[in-house]
Amino acid sequence: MSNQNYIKLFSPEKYLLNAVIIFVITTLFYFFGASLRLIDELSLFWPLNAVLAAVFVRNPFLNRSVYYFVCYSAMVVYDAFTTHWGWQSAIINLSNMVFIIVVARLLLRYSRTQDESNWALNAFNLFYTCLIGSILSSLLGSIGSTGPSSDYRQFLSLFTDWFGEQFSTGVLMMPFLLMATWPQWKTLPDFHISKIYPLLGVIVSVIASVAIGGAGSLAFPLPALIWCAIRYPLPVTALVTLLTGGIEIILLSNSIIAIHPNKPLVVSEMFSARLGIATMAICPLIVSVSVDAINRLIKQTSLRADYDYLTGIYSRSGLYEALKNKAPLMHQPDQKICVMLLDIDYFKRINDNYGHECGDIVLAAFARRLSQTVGNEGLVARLGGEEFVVACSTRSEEEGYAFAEQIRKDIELTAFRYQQQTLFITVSIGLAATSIENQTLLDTFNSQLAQADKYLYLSKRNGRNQTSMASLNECVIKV
Ligand SMILES: Nc1nc2c(ncn2[C@@H]2O[C@H](COP(=O)(O)OP(=O)(O)OP(=O)(O)O)[C@@H](O)[C@H]2O)c(=O)[nH]1
Repeated sequence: MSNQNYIKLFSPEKYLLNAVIIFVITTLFYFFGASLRLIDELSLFWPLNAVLAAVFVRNPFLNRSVYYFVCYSAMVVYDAFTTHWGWQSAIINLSNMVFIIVVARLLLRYSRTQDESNWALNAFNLFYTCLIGSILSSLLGSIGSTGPSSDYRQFLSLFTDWFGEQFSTGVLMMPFLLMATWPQWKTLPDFHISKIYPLLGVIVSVIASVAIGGAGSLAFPLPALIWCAIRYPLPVTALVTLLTGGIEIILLSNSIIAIHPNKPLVVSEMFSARLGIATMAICPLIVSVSVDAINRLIKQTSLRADYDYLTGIYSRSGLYEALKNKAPLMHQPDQKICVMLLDIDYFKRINDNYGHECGDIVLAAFARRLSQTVGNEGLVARLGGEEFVVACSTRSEEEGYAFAEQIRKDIELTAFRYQQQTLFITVSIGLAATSIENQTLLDTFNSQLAQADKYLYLSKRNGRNQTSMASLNECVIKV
């Protein structure tokens, strides 16, 4: 739960404030739920339990008996003031608590076994958690409402009604409540008309459900919702799914979506339709969670491929990508592409004398120093082992040579630290520079890299700690 955009109301140290906020939220949503009961169309929803379960999941430190008790007390106090207090009220509110605690505890237990990015997101898990929470809560609630001596049919009708309400509200609301973040206005992608097509698809399919009717019409929005899951971020998909499911339930209960033309729904059909809508709502979420996971994986994999793990600078493939992006900048007619191949001298001795860990630290520090020296003048990558490359554009070979020498001297004078030791290293450089003619930047880079390799060999052969390149008359410039 490290995401900084999450809405934070609670804090592990502020016990009293937490208790007050829980009391206020419970009272507000109890009032809200009771007010919905007065409007026929909205009486099918009881959002309190899903909201509180989400509060407890998002703030695991709140999962203590004392906060559960505050929550329960708020419900009972509300009842005492607005209706009447009695054992029925005590049991019905207890059934609300059963849903809240079971769902929160199960989701938290599951999230502990998952990596953080996946916490409570597994839509299947949410589905089964809401199912278990709704069954237990509805059982207790129905027994509490009818009493032990009531007739079986009355109990069953109350149970299905209660269960349908808890389950559909839970499955529709919980994903959004668990995922909601403050929008990051600054980082929102640019708007393009094509982005609203999936949403339009949902609206059109709900209209089609009303126009065509019949049992199948409940599933009409599914393809458009899955389209939303592919195009929109997870919280937006969760919100669109919640609104679509909620609207479908309202339209259905008012026979605006007519399963049987000219015949209102009987209770059992309403129960089945609500379950159907909740089941449908979970599908786009499964897709959305999968798309999210795939995108993370692609990002992670490309990060791994494009950056060298040890030094954090570009790998060879990262350098190629960066060169592709830089092509327009480097492709200037009066500029030359300059490629320097750098190889640390006698690096094996560092490993042999101070250990492999020291070798790693020196490689990372060397890469940092090299990147600092090159700055915005070029691109730096590790090709492997103790071999690095710098690609830059210069006006002439001489300018490239001067730059390579500046790097070489800077490394020679840099003190590298390992534990209490100070180490000095030198580097040999092979350099090649040419103007881009009829080749692509990547082809030019590759041909110059092969040239630079030859001159690196020359630098090594001639005693190391020097830069070699082809001068105009193909002789070796030696320092
Ligand atoms: N610590 C560490 N060592 C590495 C890494 N990659 C390669 N090496 C070591 O780098 C050393 C390279 O040795 P050589 O190729 O013989 O070259 P050198 O000792 O630098 O000598 P010259 O290049 O000829 O000056 C080997 O000992 C490799 O094990 C790495 O990631 N970490």
